[in-house]
Amino acid sequence: MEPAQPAPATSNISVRRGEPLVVVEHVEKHFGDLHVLNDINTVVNRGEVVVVIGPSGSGKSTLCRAINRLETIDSGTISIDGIALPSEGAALARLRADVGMVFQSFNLFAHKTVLENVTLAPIRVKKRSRKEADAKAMELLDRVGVANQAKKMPAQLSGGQQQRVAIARSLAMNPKLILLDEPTSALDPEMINEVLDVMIGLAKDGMTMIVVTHEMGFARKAADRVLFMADGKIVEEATPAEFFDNPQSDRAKDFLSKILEH
Ligand SMILES: Nc1ncnc2c1ncn2[C@@H]1O[C@H](COP(=O)(O)OP(=O)(O)OP(=O)(O)O)[C@@H](O)[C@H]1O
Repeated sequence: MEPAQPAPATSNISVRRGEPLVVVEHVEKHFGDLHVLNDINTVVNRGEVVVVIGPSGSGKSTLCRAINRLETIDSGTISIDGIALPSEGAALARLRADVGMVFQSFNLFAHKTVLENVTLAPIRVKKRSRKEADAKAMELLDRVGVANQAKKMPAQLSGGQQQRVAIARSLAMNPKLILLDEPTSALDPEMINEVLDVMIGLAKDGMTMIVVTHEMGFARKAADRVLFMADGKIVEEATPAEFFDNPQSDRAKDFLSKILEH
């Protein structure tokens, strides 16, 4: 267990895990007249699970995508492991290798087998031998519970299985961080839990994760911290217990009451 450390200046949360891994400072982003990210400041520490929640259109996905430069920012800085995000070239490729990404839609390569989906990037980018990449991929597929599907094509798998393959693929490059953007929202209800269980397992193993999700049960169970966004701002940043049991802002109270109605 890491000793408690003082909170970084940009966060009002005491640090329970390792040192800062992702530092977001004064980030601004517009789409035309729309102010999508408005002075975003936060720190994600190594080994932390940060869940980003908030109403539709509040900027959650844009923040997630900005962190691995799938989206550019207008101003401010984002650094990962002490290095300010590069915007192009080999430095960007290295960043992408350090940051795994799991999207809402599974995005597996349809004409590659499950195994090939997981080995493709390590072979191409990290120049791993096929034997080494296969062994690592089988270990990861086993970890997410789909090793017996390795030779199949993605279309032969259920949505939940495909999303677990996507998680294995995101881990194959030994990332420092994984970003999961609504990883269960395209799934049938009975498959949601199997993916959440894999994510809870990763959290227990100490994987640093930023998760955009509407799954409040996951946030309560697995998050070290909740970021509540509304209108492009981080309105609250709190532990799950603080946020769910004692939300401070009217926006958060309103959001939670609507969610709990369902
Ligand atoms: N490429 C784009 N061009 C123009 N507007 C965009 C673009 N991407 C997102 N937006 C707009 O920016 C706002 C924030 O979008 P974002 O996807 O970050 O929200 P979100 O909080 O993730 O929403 P949801 O929960 O519905 O996925 C929305 O109003 C959206 O329509």
